[in-house]
Amino acid sequence: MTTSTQTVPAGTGTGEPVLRAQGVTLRFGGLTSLDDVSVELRRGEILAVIGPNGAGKTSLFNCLTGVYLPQEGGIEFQAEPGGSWLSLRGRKPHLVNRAGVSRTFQNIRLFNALTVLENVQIAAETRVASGPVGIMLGLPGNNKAARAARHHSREMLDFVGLRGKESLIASGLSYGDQRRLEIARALASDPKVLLLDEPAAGTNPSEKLGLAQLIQRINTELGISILLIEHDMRLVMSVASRITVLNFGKVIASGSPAEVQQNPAVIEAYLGSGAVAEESVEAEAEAEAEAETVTDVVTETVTETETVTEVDTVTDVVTETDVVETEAVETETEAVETDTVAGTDADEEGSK
Ligand SMILES: Nc1ncnc2c1ncn2[C@@H]1O[C@H](COP(=O)(O)OP(=O)(O)OP(=O)(O)O)[C@@H](O)[C@H]1O
Repeated sequence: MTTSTQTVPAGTGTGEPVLRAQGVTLRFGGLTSLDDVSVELRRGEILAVIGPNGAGKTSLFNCLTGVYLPQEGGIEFQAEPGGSWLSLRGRKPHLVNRAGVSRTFQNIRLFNALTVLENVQIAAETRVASGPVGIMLGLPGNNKAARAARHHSREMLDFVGLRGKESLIASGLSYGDQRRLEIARALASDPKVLLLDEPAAGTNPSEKLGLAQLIQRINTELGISILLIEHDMRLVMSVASRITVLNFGKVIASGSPAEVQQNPAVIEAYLGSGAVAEESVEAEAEAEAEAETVTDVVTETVTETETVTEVDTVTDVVTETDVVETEAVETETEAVETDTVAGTDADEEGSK
């Protein structure tokens, strides 16, 4: 496997940054979605970004991957240790991906009518200079590239546990397998950094466990640094080496899982969020009795949200083509009109 070199110790990182956002501020009209946010992902680590609903987590991912252009702040990526730093701010999403930063989405985005293998192959073909179109047109030298992309796609499908399901239609997969397929597709472009946006949303407990193991293997066996948004605190605590907490667009805490769990500002942010208030009295009493840490409280409150997410996600199909085109246009628009963010994807994210 081309990407199987373990370059760093499991999950802990080297201490050197690989991706950093500094002073990022993102506004939508009068709403400040991110307020002077600085986050640093260290090479080889798993960093979780948590926070109540609407805290700005997905907005941060969208800034890091070129979907949104923040009004202020810098975003930089260093592909190789000691190499030059590349500014990702204002870079189009597909160029961010080509630079080595890949992502999955909160709402699964697959080519539902294509096979499992084809879904990954399209992403793998972006590594070829002439891209999927060059391969489709049969341009010189592309047959070999197409074979290599197919081989690499199979490797990634094996890696995520989808061996034997290559020729199934993507929409026929179980929900947990669709999440795995999304991850395989994100891995197909050989990223240095992987951003996972709620990979366990809508999955059942055993699928969650499997996903936690997969995230750890991506980190340790492929040597990929991971930024993880996840509401399931058990999963977060089991895989993350550090956690950054957002609330109302601001970083309110950053540290080890143990430090963050005991941080009064974090406890306040979660206890003060609507999620807890919306729980039934019985569930709340149970949570109080059983939950000694913010972890448990959050895990309890997220269950309902995930059920809703699952329904939304299964019915809300967005093709990759739509995504790439919309995002590219959106970035261009934003580059000119820095105060206005509009477009299908923005609307979709905003209307969650
Ligand atoms: N395109 C947009 N237009 C307007 N407002 C937006 C847009 N995208 C995000 N927002 C707003 O920015 C804030 C942060 O949203 P974001 O989706 O980043 O939060 P989040 O922490 O990811 O929430 P969740 O956990 O529910 O996914 C919210 O108030 C949201 O409504």
